[in-house]
Amino acid sequence: MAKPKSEPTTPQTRRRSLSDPFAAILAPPPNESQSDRDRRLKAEANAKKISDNIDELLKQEKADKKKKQVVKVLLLGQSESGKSTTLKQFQLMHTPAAFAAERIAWRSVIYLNLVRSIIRILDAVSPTPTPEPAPRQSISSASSDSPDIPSNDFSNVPPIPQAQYEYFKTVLAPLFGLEDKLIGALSAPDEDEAVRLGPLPSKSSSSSTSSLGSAKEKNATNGKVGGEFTLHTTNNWKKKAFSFGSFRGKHAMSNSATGDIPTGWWEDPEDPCHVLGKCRGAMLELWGDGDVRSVLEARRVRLEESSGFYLDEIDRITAMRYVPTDDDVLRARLKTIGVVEHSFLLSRGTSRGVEWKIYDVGGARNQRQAWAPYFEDVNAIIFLAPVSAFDLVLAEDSRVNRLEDSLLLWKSVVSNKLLAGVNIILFLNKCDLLQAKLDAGVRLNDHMVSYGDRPNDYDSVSKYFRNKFGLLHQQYTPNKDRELYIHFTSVTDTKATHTIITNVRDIILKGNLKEIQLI
Ligand SMILES: Nc1nc2c(ncn2[C@@H]2O[C@H](COP(=O)(O)OP(=O)(O)OP(=O)(O)O)[C@@H](O)[C@H]2O)c(=O)[nH]1
Ligand SMILES: [Mg+2]
Repeated sequence: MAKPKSEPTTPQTRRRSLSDPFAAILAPPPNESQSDRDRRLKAEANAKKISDNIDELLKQEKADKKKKQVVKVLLLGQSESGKSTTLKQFQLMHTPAAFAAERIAWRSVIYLNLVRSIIRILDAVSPTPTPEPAPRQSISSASSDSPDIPSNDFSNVPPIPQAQYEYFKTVLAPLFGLEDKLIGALSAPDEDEAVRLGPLPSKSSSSSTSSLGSAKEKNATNGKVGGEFTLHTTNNWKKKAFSFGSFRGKHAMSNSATGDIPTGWWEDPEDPCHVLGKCRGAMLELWGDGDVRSVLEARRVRLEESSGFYLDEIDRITAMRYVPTDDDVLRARLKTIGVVEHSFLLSRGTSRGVEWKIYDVGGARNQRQAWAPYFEDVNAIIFLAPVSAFDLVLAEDSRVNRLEDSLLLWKSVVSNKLLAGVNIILFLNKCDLLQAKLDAGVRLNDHMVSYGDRPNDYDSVSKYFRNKFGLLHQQYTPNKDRELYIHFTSVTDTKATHTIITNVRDIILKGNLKEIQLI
């Protein structure tokens, strides 16, 4: 600001101000009267006030923009609850071109799921099967002093005849080599365990009272039998998963702009489609074999219910030119390690739209310590509880019933003070499997004594679960005004899930974001 006339000036300051063109222009006229000076100072003060206001508004707008245009949704729930499948449904709905372009990359995962199912059958019907963990008889609480529960005792169930077993083992032997090859294709040598085997379902691993996992469980060992393939946070595996042998590195992905799917992989002798084609007949024979099915049933190995089940589609999937359908991709199983982010822009009428960020986390106990940092600025949580799992135990700790783990996890999420202002949407998931299980005569009461003698049908059981989860929320939420939204879901069902996602989107926008005037 220019100096008032009356202020004393040294020759030095005068010299400096005269050498500055701005100062020269802004300098008061040499003969300025007192009233002119007052008027000028008032005008300058007003101008400064206006300029400061504009600066403040710009700052506010920038901060608002940042806050307003991103909606963050966290998918939570135990391992195999359906989080990644829900994320795939969001992708299929909002970025269908990208989803279609990636379908071909899932071919290797689907092959691996199928090959592992065959290997699991061979193991289960063998004279020396790996015992399956027995379902826990009743749900109490997952405490460190839970008694060890025995594995299903296979010794009193005879295996299939030795000759038959040897025959299947011989004709299906190439699948063991293929399994290794597929793991190699999905793993990246330059990355640290991009895809690897998960922990063995352990009978002796430490049990934690915290459903959010313990540090000890972080160091779970990797193993092969019964282990699972895991997906790291990077998506690089998708680029590598398509091609083998001479095709390695070529045509890695479809062209998402044109929708063109790469072709010609069947000309590569290294491609897995050839081994699969050769073993197709034997795979069909194994899965269709009456003796095999009886032993599986007697040994309580229910593959139909397990993740990545493609045994009813062997013919289609082992065809040389097989390209996964959307439905195949939704059913493919790859365990998540770390946190995977997916973002998309949701347009709202003529406005620019809102950016959504969906975070998919690993749900196994040794993954849960990675969740907390995401609680800080999340707008909504979709919690998935697989209600069909009432008779199953955790892969990472066979002393803990899966439904019990879900209830404990739910309790710790709804009672979390950091999440008090966050919308929570509960997906009681895998309802299709729940219905099939109840129809097959599996009784909830055998695993959850508190169910008493209520009818063992889908309506009664689902209502019971809804009340159970609802009550825990009511009891433990630090925010009594929070409304809980509960959906019965089968997230592999695209049509139904897209309707639910639309509904959930509206809930999140209308409810949670009303405060920041998004709508
Ligand atoms: N039948 C049926 N299968 C489902 C449903 N939801 C998920 N699945 C399948 O269950 C398996 C596990 O689902 P994911 O989405 O990978 O589970 P997740 O919660 O991401 O598991 P982690 O990554 O280990 O935390 C996949 O093969 C899915 O296709 C469902 O509602 N019904
Ligand atoms: Mg996952």
